[in-house]
Amino acid sequence: MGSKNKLRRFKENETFENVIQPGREEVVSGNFSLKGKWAEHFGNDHPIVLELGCGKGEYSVGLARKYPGKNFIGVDIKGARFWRGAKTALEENIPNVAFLRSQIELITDLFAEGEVSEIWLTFPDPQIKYKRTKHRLTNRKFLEKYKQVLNQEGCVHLKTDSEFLHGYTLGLLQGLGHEICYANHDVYKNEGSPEEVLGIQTFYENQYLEAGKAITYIRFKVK
Ligand SMILES: C[S@@+](CC[C@H](N)C(=O)[O-])C[C@H]1O[C@@H](n2cnc3c(N)ncnc32)[C@H](O)[C@@H]1O
Repeated sequence: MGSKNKLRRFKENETFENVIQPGREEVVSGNFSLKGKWAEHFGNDHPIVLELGCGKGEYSVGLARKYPGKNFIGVDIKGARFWRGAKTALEENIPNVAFLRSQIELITDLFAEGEVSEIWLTFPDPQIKYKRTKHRLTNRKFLEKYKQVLNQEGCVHLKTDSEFLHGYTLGLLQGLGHEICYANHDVYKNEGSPEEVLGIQTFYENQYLEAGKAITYIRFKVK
């Protein structure tokens, strides 16, 4: 995408009521006004579901259409990407989805303890190199953070084309004694995947499907 187009999207994001872009200082200093008050933003106390690393926001928008009784928040640092999802939601008048521009690392400064019901991780970069382990969204540190913001029954969904990330995550969950609720290493081939796994495809997923790659899925609870 050209820089002109990006700038146009950044400008439009500032005018979108479903886009929230807090300053880093505001967040890390513990002064983010929506932490613990997301119900006020949506005007109801429906369950809150996050999509971390939402890219263009296909999952957040797709799930919001499907589940009007839940509120969805796509989180990504790249505003020019989630502009797409925000624009679609406004055009279609979908009130139960928002986009938050922030680092996922700051999740415990963005959401209060137990404020979140579900977390979707959709095609995160597997960060295979050893040096990149700290950026892997299912590493031990991230799991701890997810545990803090999730409520008692809260669960995490991981959908990925990466056999590496699928295996790494399963191994880590087993080793740490977390609860694996469901796992499938080829969701379109092996029966039993939930509708919300089969019915929504992201930008990256479509590229992997075209290349004939298997798509994997795990649903788990962090104990
Ligand atoms: C591989 S893309 C996947 C996008 C989308 N979920 C999809 O399936 O098309 C990963 C996305 O996660 C975002 N991301 C990765 N690490 C992040 C972090 N630590 N904080 C915020 N966003 C992050 C990137 O900006 C990128 O948009």
